[in-house]
Amino acid sequence: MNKLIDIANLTVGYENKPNVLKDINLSIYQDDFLGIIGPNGGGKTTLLRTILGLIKPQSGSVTFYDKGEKTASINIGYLPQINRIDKKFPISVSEVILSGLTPGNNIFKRYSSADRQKVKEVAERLGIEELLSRAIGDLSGGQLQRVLLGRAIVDNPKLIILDEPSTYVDKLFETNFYKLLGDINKEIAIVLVSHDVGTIISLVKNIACVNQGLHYHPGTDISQEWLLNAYESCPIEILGHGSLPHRVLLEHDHQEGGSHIHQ
Ligand SMILES: Nc1ncnc2c1ncn2[C@@H]1O[C@H](COP(=O)(O)OP(=O)(O)OP(=O)(O)O)[C@@H](O)[C@H]1O
Repeated sequence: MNKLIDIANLTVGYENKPNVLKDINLSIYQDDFLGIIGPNGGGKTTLLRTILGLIKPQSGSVTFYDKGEKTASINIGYLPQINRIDKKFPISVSEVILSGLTPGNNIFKRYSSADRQKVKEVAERLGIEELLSRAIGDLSGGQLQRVLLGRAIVDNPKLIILDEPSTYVDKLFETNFYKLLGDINKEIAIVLVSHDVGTIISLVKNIACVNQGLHYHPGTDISQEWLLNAYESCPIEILGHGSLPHRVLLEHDHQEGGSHIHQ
């Protein structure tokens, strides 16, 4: 299995909050579908932002690979938490998807007809071609989710990172959305952050639990021992039980999910 990203002895924090992540190690593979779970404030978003190069680590390294060779960076698509999008911003669906294309060296570059063709193809693949001329403010949560997924994949990334994609999306849409992810994962590695361990287990190939440290579990055949262990160092919130394998159902609090606001 070819590695895409290798994280070694990584410690990351903020000026007023050091060691949000402490000495973590993680590999992400070319065909990976990695689920990241963990409690509020455990450092999931900090990990994603570090992988995206938005935060400089205190120590340790993030190394990228292309076809087994080290490289300075790889193309990564990012799907932010939907509640962080300003829906009042007057921009159309096609403009949002176009904005996922790297402008190259010239930030004033006009998009070409080839770019617009790419947007059309992505929209067709995601079943949102009818929406292309609509303003994002007119979309439902589920439609906006697909548009943001389109923006994340339009530039043919090697990896897409999704931060809690199911927030505010209704159940039916969520199922379709996750089907789309399965389809996209045939070509693109996916890192998916979720509070919902049930969703994670039914979808992903490998799991990491982040709570300052990182527990990695290859595969999703999770034993009670691992979960109990993870519970101790990484108290997971279980929100959805539908797809959770029977053997991992333990005693737990039934907590409701809320919105998560980041500084
Ligand atoms: N820009 C920042 N400056 C200072 N502290 C921050 C900043 N961003 C996050 N933190 C702190 O770092 C810790 C980890 O936050 P992070 O958002 O990475 O966790 P998370 O696991 O993604 O949480 P959630 O599940 O709520 O989204 C929290 O205590 C948070 O308050």
